[in-house]
Amino acid sequence: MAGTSAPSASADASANGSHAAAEAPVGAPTNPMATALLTDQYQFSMAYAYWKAGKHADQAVFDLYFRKNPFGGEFTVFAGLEECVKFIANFRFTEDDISFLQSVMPMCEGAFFDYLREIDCSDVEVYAIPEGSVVFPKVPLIRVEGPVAVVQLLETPFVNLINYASLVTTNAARHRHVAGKSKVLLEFGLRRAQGPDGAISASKYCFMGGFDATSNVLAGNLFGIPLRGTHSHAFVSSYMSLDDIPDKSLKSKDGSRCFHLVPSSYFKFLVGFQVADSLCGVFGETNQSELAAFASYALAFPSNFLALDTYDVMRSGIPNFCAVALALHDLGYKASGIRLDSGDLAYLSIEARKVFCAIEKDFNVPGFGKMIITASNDLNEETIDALNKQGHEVDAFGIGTYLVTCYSQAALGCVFKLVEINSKPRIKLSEDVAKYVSIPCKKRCFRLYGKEGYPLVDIMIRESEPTPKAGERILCRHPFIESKRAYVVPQHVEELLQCYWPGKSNKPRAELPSLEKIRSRCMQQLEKLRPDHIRRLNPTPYKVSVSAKLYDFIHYLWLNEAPVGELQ
Ligand SMILES: Nc1ncnc2c1ncn2[C@@H]1O[C@H](COP(=O)(O)OP(=O)(O)OP(=O)(O)O)[C@@H](O)[C@H]1O
Ligand SMILES: O=P(O)(O)OC[C@H]1O[C@H](OP(=O)(O)OP(=O)(O)O)[C@H](O)[C@@H]1O
Ligand SMILES: O=C(O)c1cccnc1
Ligand SMILES: [Mg+2]
Repeated sequence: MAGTSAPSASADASANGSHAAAEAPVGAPTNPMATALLTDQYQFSMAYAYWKAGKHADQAVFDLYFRKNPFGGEFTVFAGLEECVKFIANFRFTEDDISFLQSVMPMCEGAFFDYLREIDCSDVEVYAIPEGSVVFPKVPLIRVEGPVAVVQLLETPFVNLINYASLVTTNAARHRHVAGKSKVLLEFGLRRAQGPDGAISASKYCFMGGFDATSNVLAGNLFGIPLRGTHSHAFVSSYMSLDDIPDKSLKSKDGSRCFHLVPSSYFKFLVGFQVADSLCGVFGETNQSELAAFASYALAFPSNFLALDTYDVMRSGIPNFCAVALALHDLGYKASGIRLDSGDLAYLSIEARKVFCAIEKDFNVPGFGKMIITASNDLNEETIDALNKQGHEVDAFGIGTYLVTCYSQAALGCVFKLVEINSKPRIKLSEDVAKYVSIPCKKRCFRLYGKEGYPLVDIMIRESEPTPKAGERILCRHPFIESKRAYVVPQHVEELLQCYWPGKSNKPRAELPSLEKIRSRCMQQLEKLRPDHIRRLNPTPYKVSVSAKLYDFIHYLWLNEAPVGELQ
């Protein structure tokens, strides 16, 4: 390592073998706090001990994986890879970092800090499953190879960058699944997320998981995510009456006329609702301050008018909205819709739709019945599922707290385990076999597809084994349970781990796709999955297996490492 210069954000390609020069440079992590000091102290303690023992350059292989799918489901979406690659592309210690480390580790010899000054990730290789892929427990999402002291320092930031990203992407994908493809999903979580980084990550990864847009303006700027929003109750309640709007003039959409939208422009419609055939008796008096707020919003956004119910949805919000929408219609504008933010969203959306359809008919306004109904208010997978079961007329869901805080599961529980050192496979044992025994060896991982095009099973094999081939029968074994095994003749075989950081090897670096492309990958992968793996109630577990050779080796190593007890 000594003598290699640390890669910088823009010039990292030079540290990256001959292919890298032709490849796009990797930028900096989104969060400037993602630096080499963003790790647990024990990583430095271990690095020092490795260094003292002269072991720091031993070649280690670590796997990053998780043990259990989140949210009671049977799938996970892998996210956060791009940030990991950016992290290692920029990994090095500044003089300030070194001074700080010296101050908190005064017991360490000075030469250790000279060693830290020199290190970067030019000797590290990173293999990973493409971001946005559907993934399963135990299969390595990322394999990191390199000098043990350096790779150990990467453990904490890598797990940090993958854990929440994958959790919230999966949460978003689950919300998309329950809402259905045709609904618009808006992420409204900024105010409730775990700080600025939680919010920015949530916006990015909810989009990746299938949301259509965010209310988070910075996320729109950073990632190009479409921005969407309505208005708040405060906006509505800040108006007292139509007198609050000094200039009520509005040009018709074609620019030919200019109108003053005075109270009578609205009242004629409000009175009209009372006598209209299909609305007879539905509406009485409405809240005038709400009417003023809606009118003001319409004057500001005549082509994008929408209204938030604030006082009483059916008695006030809907008639006020319709009166303003019809006044706009007289001037050639088409209103957008309403947001329901309280009460029974199934009932209210159905009632609102009835009114819109009745107005379309009675007032002869084509398209009025298709007004967009957005719903919000503490929504989550369960409430959307309940709304679906009851029947509703909601077109778009605005979801905040439950989505971005991953309310029903706090963490994914990713781990980073040593599987090989100096070409010697290593295993971590545990009392709880299926959960905690790690799968040793540097492995290759494949997804085997069946006749119907669905993935059947993921299989891990030893590096030295032949690649599984389409049409060739292969024995897939449960890693720990002897009796669970099956022959598979795959129709198609997909290698999962690709090289994202080749270190000093000459391997080409896999591209880091755009957020849009990753999002498409995620949606396509979920569509390709057998529906029983993604259903909400009692989903079928997807099979994760090892080859017969790897099975034998795991069990040989297990017996070798587990001490034999003595009973007395
Ligand atoms: N039809 C429905 N089925 C199941 N859950 C619903 C339905 N409609 C709304 N919900 C959910 O029920 C909860 C209602 O919240 P809450 O009891 O606070 O009422 P609210 O309408 O917000 O009242 P308020 O406006 O007085 O604060 C929300 O989480 C909302 O998403
Ligand atoms: O999924 P959610 O967390 O509900 O996110 C969206 C909510 O955030 C806003 O209101 P806020 O909660 O700030 O105030 P309110 O509930 O008093 O309207 C908005 O009106 C939604 O209700
Ligand atoms: O634009 C909205 O309607 C919005 C944004 C954030 C939170 N709640 C609602
Ligand atoms: Mg709320």
